[in-house]
Amino acid sequence: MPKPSLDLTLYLVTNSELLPAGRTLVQHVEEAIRGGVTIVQLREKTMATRAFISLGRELHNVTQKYGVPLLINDRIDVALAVGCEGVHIGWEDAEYADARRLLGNDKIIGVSVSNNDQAEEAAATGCDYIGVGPVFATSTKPNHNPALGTPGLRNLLEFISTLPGPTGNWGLKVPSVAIGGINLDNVQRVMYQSESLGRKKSLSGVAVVSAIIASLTPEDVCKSFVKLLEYCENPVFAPWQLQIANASDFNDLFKKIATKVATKKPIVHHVTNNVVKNFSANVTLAVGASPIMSEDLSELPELAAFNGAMVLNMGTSTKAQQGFLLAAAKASNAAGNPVVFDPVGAGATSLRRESTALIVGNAYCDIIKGNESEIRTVLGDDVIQQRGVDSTSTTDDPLEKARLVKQLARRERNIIVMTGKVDYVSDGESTFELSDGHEIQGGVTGTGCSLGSIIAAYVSIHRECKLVAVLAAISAYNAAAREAAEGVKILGPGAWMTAFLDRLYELRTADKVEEETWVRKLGERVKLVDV
Ligand SMILES: Cc1ncc(COP(=O)(O)OP(=O)(O)O)c(N)n1
Ligand SMILES: Cc1nc(C(=O)O)sc1CCOP(=O)(O)O
Repeated sequence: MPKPSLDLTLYLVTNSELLPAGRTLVQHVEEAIRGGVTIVQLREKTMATRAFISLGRELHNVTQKYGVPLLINDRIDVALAVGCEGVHIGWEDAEYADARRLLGNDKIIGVSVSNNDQAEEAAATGCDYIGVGPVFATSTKPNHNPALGTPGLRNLLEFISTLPGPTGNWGLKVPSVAIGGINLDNVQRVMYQSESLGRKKSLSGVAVVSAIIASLTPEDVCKSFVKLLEYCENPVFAPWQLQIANASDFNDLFKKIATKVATKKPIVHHVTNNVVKNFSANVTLAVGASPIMSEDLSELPELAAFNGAMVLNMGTSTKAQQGFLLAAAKASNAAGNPVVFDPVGAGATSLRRESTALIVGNAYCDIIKGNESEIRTVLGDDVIQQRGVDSTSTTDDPLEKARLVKQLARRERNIIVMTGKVDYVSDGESTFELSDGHEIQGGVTGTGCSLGSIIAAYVSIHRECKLVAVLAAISAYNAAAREAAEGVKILGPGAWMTAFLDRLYELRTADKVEEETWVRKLGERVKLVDV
């Protein structure tokens, strides 16, 4: 019999002690499989051998019905008795060579990896897959190894990718699943932030215990996991070159996104500062999206269920709001909605530095948008002491600015937008310079913040390449700003503001955009920077 095919996308690891009262493990696992679980591991640390085998057989009847492989944790004897598809072993269990000899070549054997040493030993075995973790601390496994965090996970995966193993490229190819503390609101962060640049090595999926086993609705939870994991297949690094096949497509694609926003009317939930609420709502409406402002914890899940996007702007937030900002980001993460984080004044005070670190360290921000000081602060540049919310620019060197955004995007595995006279945008691989706005924008409060609104609207309807959506949003915004400035008789901020909203409104209508040329070709207003 050939080895069963291995799909690690959503790997359910059991622990019947965590089941809600009145539910059986077999019933629970069956519902989880209906929700999209692709592989099951029976992990019962305290069950007597006879009961373990009996439960394994019962569970195997169910997993076989759905064509999903069943593995047994630690116990080769139980796997042999059940006749299931394989085992998962750690470093206190049977040695890989013994497990392979006893089980034969047709069975799946997975091995745990928590650090580089274990990775090297796992590589020497040439095992079928590896479980890498714990990503986060978890009470499901007492005395677990130190949590890796997403940067540690990424480093470990990068190291694994270099290990030749028995096949010469084992490390690059071996399917890898992350485990430990993974739930709906952090799964996308785990997937995105663990990915090596250029997608050289990505996770094959996630292994989950408590978020599924302790749930009252395992089928729904698994469906949500599957949806979020599908979003991750549109990687941060989706090649924009594929979307913009030639120069003339560039403009067409941007226009298509603008008209799609107006057709789909995505909800943009703003948690934003008091100064710009009104202007941001008007900008959002002008581009055809639907703004909502809410700062109540109880509304977060319902608003996230609209599948729009979130603008998280730290402008006038307080210490008391810190928890809410994080909860808002996490609610969006759990629904797979893009988050645009604007760390306004991040370098101005310790409260803002703390809030920034809290959000960036504990949630996934698809886009971080800020001026140079803010971007430097997110990067961890202690030298920056921002005065108010204005940028204390420390460099006039465009290449240095481009390098900054690229560096942060590479670290966060997201899109970074650095605003200024010239805007810089990077996904960590490609970096762009956009110099097509108008200087009067700097004289109207809220123009920086409401750029976040249009970015959120565009990204929410063009998730297949967030970088292109961001470039399109900035180009539309700047086109409207420029044309409004050119069109008004007396160029003052008041007249410009009205004309600007009108231009944004016009740009969203199909017949109007047909006449416009925002960016004729790459290199004209949107330039690729070689850094
Ligand atoms: C998919 C997956 N990865 C890692 C583990 C941990 O296994 P192990 O190191 O054997 O620890 P215990 O599970 O036995 O506590 C796993 N079970 N599954
Ligand atoms: C079984 C297991 N192994 C881990 C490892 O790091 O090897 S962490 C873990 C428990 C994962 O449970 P939860 O999804 O409830 O956090």
